[in-house]
Amino acid sequence: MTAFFPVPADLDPADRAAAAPAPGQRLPGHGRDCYGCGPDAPHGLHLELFAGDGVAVTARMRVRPRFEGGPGTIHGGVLASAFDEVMGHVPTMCGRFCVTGHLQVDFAAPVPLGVDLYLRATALGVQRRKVFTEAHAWIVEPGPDGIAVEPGASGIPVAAAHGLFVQIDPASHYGAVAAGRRSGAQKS
Ligand SMILES: CCCCCCCCCCCCCCCC(=O)SCCNC(=O)CCNC(=O)[C@H](O)C(C)(C)COP(=O)(O)OP(=O)(O)OC[C@H]1O[C@@H](n2cnc3c(N)ncnc32)[C@H](O)[C@@H]1OP(=O)(O)O
Repeated sequence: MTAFFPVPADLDPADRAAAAPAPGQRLPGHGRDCYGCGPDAPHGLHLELFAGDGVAVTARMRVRPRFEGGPGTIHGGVLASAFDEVMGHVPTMCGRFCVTGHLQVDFAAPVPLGVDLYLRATALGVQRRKVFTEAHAWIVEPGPDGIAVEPGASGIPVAAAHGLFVQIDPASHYGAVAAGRRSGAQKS
């Protein structure tokens, strides 16, 4: 899979925050109505997110019929949203809250409806407020006993992504959005 994503040569390492959840621990998500991770979003992805080792984050996702793009296959934008969500949680493992500045996806193979996807995202490094991330997605294959096994990093990924996430102060960032709405500056 070829990717064209400029990564600065002088990145600082992304350090795991002392308070980061232990590897394997389910992450709570950040909003019940979030399109990516919210359990109450009726049309959402319903991603299940877990802390990985280091600053990694993993996720499971069922490719539901409503995610169709081409006949019988996932819509590319849906997969991009899943990558956005799982990579967006990586900065939290470093104790930072970020929004997406840049998102890039490479699609390597069609993903049929009905399968489960396993995603893994990690940080390439940080530079000032910027967190550079990469992620891969694999189809979860049934094991010999019929129980699904997570492919980890061993199988061939069906897609890969890179992201640039920019650290923000949630109160001022979302406060400014809300203030704009109240003044009528951002109607529909
Ligand atoms: C409520 C609390 C809950 C907490 C619970 C925690 C759980 C948390 C999980 C979240 C998981 C969410 C997963 C979905 C995440 C979304 O989908 S977020 C939604 C989509 N993104 C947005 O809406 C962001 C919209 N954009 C913006 O608000 C602003 O452009 C930004 C990104 C904040 C940057 O603006 P700014 O703060 O003025 O910063 P700026 O000085 O322009 O840029 C800072 C640096 O980033 C660089 N940069 C900025 N944009 C770019 C770009 N596109 N390309 C390259 N470089 C860029 C700049 O060059 C600069 O670099 P340096 O000068 O340091 O070298």
